[in-house]
Amino acid sequence: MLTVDRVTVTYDRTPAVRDASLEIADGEVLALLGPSGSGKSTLLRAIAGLESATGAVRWDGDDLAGVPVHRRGFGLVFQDGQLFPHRDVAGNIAFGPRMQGMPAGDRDRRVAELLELVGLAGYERRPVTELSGGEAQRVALARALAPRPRLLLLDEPLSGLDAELRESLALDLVGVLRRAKATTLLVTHDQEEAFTLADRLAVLDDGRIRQSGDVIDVWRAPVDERVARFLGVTAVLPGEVTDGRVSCAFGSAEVPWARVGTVTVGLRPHALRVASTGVPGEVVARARRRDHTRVTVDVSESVPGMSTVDAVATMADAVQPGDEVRLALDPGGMAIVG
Ligand SMILES: Nc1ncnc2c1ncn2[C@@H]1O[C@H](COP(=O)(O)OP(=O)(O)OP(=O)(O)O)[C@@H](O)[C@H]1O
Repeated sequence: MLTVDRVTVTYDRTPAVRDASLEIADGEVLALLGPSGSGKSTLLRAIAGLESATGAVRWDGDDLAGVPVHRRGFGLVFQDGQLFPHRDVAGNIAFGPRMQGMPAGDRDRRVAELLELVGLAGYERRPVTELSGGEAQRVALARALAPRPRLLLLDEPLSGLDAELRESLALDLVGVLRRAKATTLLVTHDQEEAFTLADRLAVLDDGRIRQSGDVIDVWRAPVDERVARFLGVTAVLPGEVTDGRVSCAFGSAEVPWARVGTVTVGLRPHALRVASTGVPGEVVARARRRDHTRVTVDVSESVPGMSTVDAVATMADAVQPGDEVRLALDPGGMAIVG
């Protein structure tokens, strides 16, 4: 188990990470999520031993303060893979096992096993300079896993890839991490990626961990409006929770997990859907997405105190700016904030 205990990293007297504490249990994937510049990479580097920090990083209770990077038993993957350009795929993956003194025959078997795991069976002799971006990241992952690290540190491993490839590789990566039972810290600024890959989330903002917990708990109950907005919430409004249901100006929904009383309801765009019944409003803008249409709807006439909200329509709805629509509440996109 990894324990990060009140870690602070300071550059030129400015703290980039402040008093960060977190734990990752064996076999668990924790996503460290936060906006650009929030300190994610700095914290990952401190855990790896690449940055000096105050506080403690422990593995199974042992303080790693005096342990250099290559003796921590951690595997690292960065955004751009950083493969050795002069070695072929097998040479890259076999590097760690060779450093550990693994005999050649076992190394070959390990390389083949890992290529199978990342979906690149038979790629041993390919020069890494001839790989696509997605293939290179798979090889980087196989190389990091080859020495059987006790912790895998992934820093934005998919962000150099185009959107479609990122999505499909994220799904593959879930399978790879589960099959390898890899204890993993994943740094990302992409909430979708965090939700696809992680068991738990830690949200970092301005160097501080604002919230951590099971993915679903953080998703539906962000601690404050700032975290909520970072997790996709684009509108907030008052609500009332009684008997496991929340009521707000857009309707009511079951929230058996929410605390009873007056609450702040957070709405992500897909919490409001264009439907045949619901709160009326006028479409003021529309943008087509891959599998739906995102609309901005003026609801000021029907919801006192609100101007516009984001909502989604299906492609088949064919809504235009100027259209009158009705918006129905979809609890899947809702959060109870605070
Ligand atoms: N080597 C360094 N020297 C000085 N300041 C640094 C150094 N590395 C990072 N910083 C600063 O520390 C803060 C946190 O940076 P960090 O790279 O950890 O953020 P991040 O959340 O990973 O951002 P991104 O998603 O953009 O990579 C930033 O303000 C950054 O400018």
